[in-house]
Amino acid sequence: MATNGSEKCGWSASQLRKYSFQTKPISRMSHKDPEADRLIANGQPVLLTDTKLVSTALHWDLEYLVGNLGDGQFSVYESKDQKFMYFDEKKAKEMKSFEHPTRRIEMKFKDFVEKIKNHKPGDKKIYLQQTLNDDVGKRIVIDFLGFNWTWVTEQQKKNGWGQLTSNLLLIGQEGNVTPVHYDEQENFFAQVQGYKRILLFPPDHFEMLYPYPVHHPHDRQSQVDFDNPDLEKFPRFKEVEPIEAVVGPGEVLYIPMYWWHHVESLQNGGQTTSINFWYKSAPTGKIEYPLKPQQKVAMMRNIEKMITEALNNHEEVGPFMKAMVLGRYS
Ligand SMILES: O=C(O)CCC(=O)C(=O)O
Ligand SMILES: [Fe+2]
Repeated sequence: MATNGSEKCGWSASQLRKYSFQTKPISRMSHKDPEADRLIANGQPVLLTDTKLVSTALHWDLEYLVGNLGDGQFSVYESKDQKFMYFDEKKAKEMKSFEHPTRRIEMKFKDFVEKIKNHKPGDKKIYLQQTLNDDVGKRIVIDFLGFNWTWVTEQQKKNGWGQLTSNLLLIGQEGNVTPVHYDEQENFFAQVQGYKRILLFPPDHFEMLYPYPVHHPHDRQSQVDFDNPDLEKFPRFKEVEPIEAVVGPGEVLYIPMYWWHHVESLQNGGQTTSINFWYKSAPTGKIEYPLKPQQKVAMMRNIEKMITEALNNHEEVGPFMKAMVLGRYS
């Protein structure tokens, strides 16, 4: 860490949380490097230093956003600790025993900024996560139209991706953590202000990261708590081999679909702002063998959903799958 030149790039290793595993760096390069296109085409992560994807948003500090984001409602999550684990609200309603790790509050942007400004140690942490929509003010629209749509749309076309589904605006407090999970969309993750550390694990880490059942509100999230991993319950967590990078203003990380990611706003680094670009995946082409790990994850999800639906009782799913496998395929 001491040799990565971080002194020059606005952060230091002491701002990173400590975990039980070692990491390797994510490839970092110019978007003009032919290797970058090759990595994206192969569904491999890459950190791009100079796309100018959101260069017209780099001045989006809180003051500017208060003046220009408009009068609409924004989704703000509140957490008792620093973790913001995602949960599916529909699945949460169906599970009586579910304990909500965070609370979603709808508020005006100016009230969010007030909360950040008046935040005292010991207060609940907050994280704004709101899809950009057309309620925003004129200047934001102009900034948005100035994004590097040429480059990003070319990537979408070259890789056969489907439509852009959304741009999520994330404004977090220093130290906030989004625990490890995977998404079912392709993602160009653009850093706007502040620094985030992102840990990535390939799709074949399914067996090392122990995702919750698909019917669970925490579907797609790992059950393993990085701060306190239960190695008796999750022994293969010891085998994880993550890669990591710290992304700063103007940088873009390609997070391929089904890649696990953990995101932390650096400690004592001030608030962070990011905008992601979520794209539907390319349609499944001709199936070639051997299947890729991400295709197997997609298959497992579908089969698990079918079994869960057919049994019509979550409690029967585990015993049913055990009966199918134990002593026969094991
Ligand atoms: O920035 C974060 O905290 C989480 C972002 C994320 O998970 C995503 O863009 O898919
Ligand atoms: Fe994500």
